[in-house]
Amino acid sequence: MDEPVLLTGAGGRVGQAVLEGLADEYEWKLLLHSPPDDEPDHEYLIGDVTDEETVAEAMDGVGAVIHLAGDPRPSAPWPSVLTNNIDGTEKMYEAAVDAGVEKFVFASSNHAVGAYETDERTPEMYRSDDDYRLDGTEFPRPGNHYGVSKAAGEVLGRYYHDEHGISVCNVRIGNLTRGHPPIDYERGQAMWLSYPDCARIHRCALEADYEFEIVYGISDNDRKYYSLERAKEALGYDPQDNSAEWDGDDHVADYERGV
Ligand SMILES: NC(=O)C1=CN([C@@H]2O[C@H](COP(=O)(O)OP(=O)(O)OC[C@H]3O[C@@H](n4cnc5c(N)ncnc54)[C@H](O)[C@@H]3O)[C@@H](O)[C@H]2O)C=CC1
Ligand SMILES: O=C1O[C@H](COP(=O)(O)O)[C@@H](O)[C@H](O)[C@H]1O
Repeated sequence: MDEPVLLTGAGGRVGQAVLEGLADEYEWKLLLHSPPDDEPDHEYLIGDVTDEETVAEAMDGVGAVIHLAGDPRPSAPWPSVLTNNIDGTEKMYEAAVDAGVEKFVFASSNHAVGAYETDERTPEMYRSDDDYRLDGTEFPRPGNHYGVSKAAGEVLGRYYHDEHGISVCNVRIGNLTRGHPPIDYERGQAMWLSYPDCARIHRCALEADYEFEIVYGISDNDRKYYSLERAKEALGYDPQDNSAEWDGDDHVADYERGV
């Protein structure tokens, strides 16, 4: 990627994971929602993804976009996801095709398919000896308004790809936590995405050639109910972490003591 990459939501958790891993590999243009405490190491602008002028300025001259900005709360109320997630994503796509951007990577979510986790399937599906898998070809099945907004973002990508030819990669991100997987949370361990693997999958999404993709963004956990096959095949994703390596309190305690 020779041209700059626009990163929205750059001040958030996923944005930090991406920048920690890939800061030196690309020329970045960051979109921040509010002024940063410390001066960023990269070009940046401040604004809202629902503001057309901001978004047009942000898109100018970039080759690819990683669109993370939005309300990430599974409990987010409809007015917030309608504005920040759905309208914001539509504005981003519109500006991207206007500016001739080639590639759009969208932060979708496990919550776009959360309702597959039925009472009959859980908690067994969170365990390593269970072979139930979602692979990205299934119909979205959200369990909350936030998940609806992420499914809508994926469908917006389908439309902008089909009508305007922009390459689209929807990454259904699992549960990103720094350092170690969530503790005492089987579901979170099954969909853990480590910070380094988060950077890896976004690097792959920037580098690979594709038309329209839906992939799962998790580490290579022994426990899993999301298939990694499509991310490996279409993007060349090669995750290096596994929540099973953290089984047992000792590892987590060691990590937290800095051992
Ligand atoms: N952290 C996780 O485990 C997961 C995150 N995601 C998605 O990844 C993306 C990033 O999530 P996180 O980094 O965890 O959230 P975060 O809350 O840490 O970061 C989101 C950033 O977007 C900015 N933002 C929100 N609304 C905006 C708007 N209207 N205009 C401009 N900026 C806006 C916020 O100020 C914040 O800096 C979100 O779209 C979220 O839905 C998806 C699945 C899992
Ligand atoms: O999409 C998201 O998913 C993760 C994991 O979901 P959770 O229901 O297990 O918390 C969540 O932590 C994150 O905030 C959200 O954006």
